[in-house]
Amino acid sequence: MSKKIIAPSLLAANFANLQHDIEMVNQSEADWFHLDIMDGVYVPNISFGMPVVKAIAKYAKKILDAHLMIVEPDRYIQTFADLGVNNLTVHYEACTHLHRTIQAIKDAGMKAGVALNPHTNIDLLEDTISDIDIVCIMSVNPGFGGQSFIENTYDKVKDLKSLIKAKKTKTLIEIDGGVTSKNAKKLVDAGADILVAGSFIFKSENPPQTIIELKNTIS
Ligand SMILES: O=C(CO)[C@H](O)[C@H](O)COP(=O)(O)O
Repeated sequence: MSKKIIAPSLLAANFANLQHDIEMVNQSEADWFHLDIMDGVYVPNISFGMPVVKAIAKYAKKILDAHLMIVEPDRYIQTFADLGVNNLTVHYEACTHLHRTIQAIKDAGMKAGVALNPHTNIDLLEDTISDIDIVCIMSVNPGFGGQSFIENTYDKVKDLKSLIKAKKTKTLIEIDGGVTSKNAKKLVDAGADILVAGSFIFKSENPPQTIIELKNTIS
């Protein structure tokens, strides 16, 4: 089985002492940092913008996996590349010319990700899957951390895995929203490669230990 990736979402971190939480993740068994960028237009919440991403990039020592929950993501691709982001995920529903956006992300030197809302069918990626490095399946409606996991996600992961196999691509499957040690194994068994977890990690008493617990659950 290929290595599975744990990506703590800093959305649930303590922003009053963000450097502490970044260092904690640096020293933990986590693989990536997941950054949820929300604009208050595409989703009904505003998270953080460029100055915070810049500060995170200064201290973070792992892959920066940025998830743009914003309209017109093309406008900011180069900015995120310049800030040191490694993976840039845009929403399928926010892109008018998805193929062009994917190419622009790759041209800027980043891995290209596409996120799908719970109502968006996997089949819509049939013509672009070969170009996509990461598909992020939203297992909650985007906009807020701490929501309940949508059970239909398992079927979507299986459908996506079938499409990836049929097209013979190396696309990774990422799950974002409501991930805990209760659903992690079932997600990985369905085909997930990357698990994003915010509340489950940062709201726990011992986040580094919770990350280990999550890893043990899926290994
Ligand atoms: O960004 C999100 C929704 O838009 C995610 O829910 C967030 O990244 C993960 O948080 P949690 O694990 O608390 O659901």
